[in-house]
Amino acid sequence: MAFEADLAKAHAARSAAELVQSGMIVGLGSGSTAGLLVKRLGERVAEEGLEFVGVPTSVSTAELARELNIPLRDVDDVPAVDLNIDGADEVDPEYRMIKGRGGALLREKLVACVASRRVTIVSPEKVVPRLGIDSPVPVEVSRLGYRHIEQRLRTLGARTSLRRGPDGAPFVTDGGNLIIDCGFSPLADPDTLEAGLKSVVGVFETGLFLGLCDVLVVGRPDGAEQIVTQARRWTGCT
Ligand SMILES: O=C[C@H](O)[C@H](O)[C@H](O)COP(=O)(O)O
Repeated sequence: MAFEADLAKAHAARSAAELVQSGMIVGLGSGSTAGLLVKRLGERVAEEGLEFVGVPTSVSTAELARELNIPLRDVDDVPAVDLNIDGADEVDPEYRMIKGRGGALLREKLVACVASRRVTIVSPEKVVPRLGIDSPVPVEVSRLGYRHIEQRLRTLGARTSLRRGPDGAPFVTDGGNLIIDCGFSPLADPDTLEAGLKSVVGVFETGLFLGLCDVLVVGRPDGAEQIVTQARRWTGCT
């Protein structure tokens, strides 16, 4: 099963990598599926002389891309991003997503928002009838005041859990912040929830990615399907 999911991720990554053309500025997502994408793009650089600039969404993605000789820029050093390719934890029938299991949500959302075209790459089990049944919504918060922020998130109906690393210490994001995972059962209205979470002082970003999927690439053990979503675009980015 794990082998099949890995193969599906690899097919999704490979299919999306073909969308990258020389001259583009490309947002490079984070996580295991995005890692496979970066590796495939590294192969294209080495084998075909593909020339593009990557905008990494995490320290780990930047390290991998550098090893593969992919030139990088920070998001503030590019005028815009032509194409953003990233993974997701869950995608619903309206192409709304939960992201951030790896803790990279803030930078991922920033880069997705400045991209002209956003591509999501997933294995099939990530496509769910409804968001939040299996995955909590990660919320990136200030270290200062995080206990009070957590209380406020509970008043919004969240079952909260401060994310910790393998050593038991609080997990710290690339941006130096904390993550509070927020379980909702059910997650009834993602748009209203997003507005509620963002209204809490000290919340920097949430893992709800709404209107940020223009193309969904679903990998399978034997190939991949690209779906042009025509999803409503998120007004916060346009
Ligand atoms: O912070 C992590 C990102 O949002 C990832 O893109 C997401 O968690 C999916 O990761 P993976 O491809 O490893 O399942």
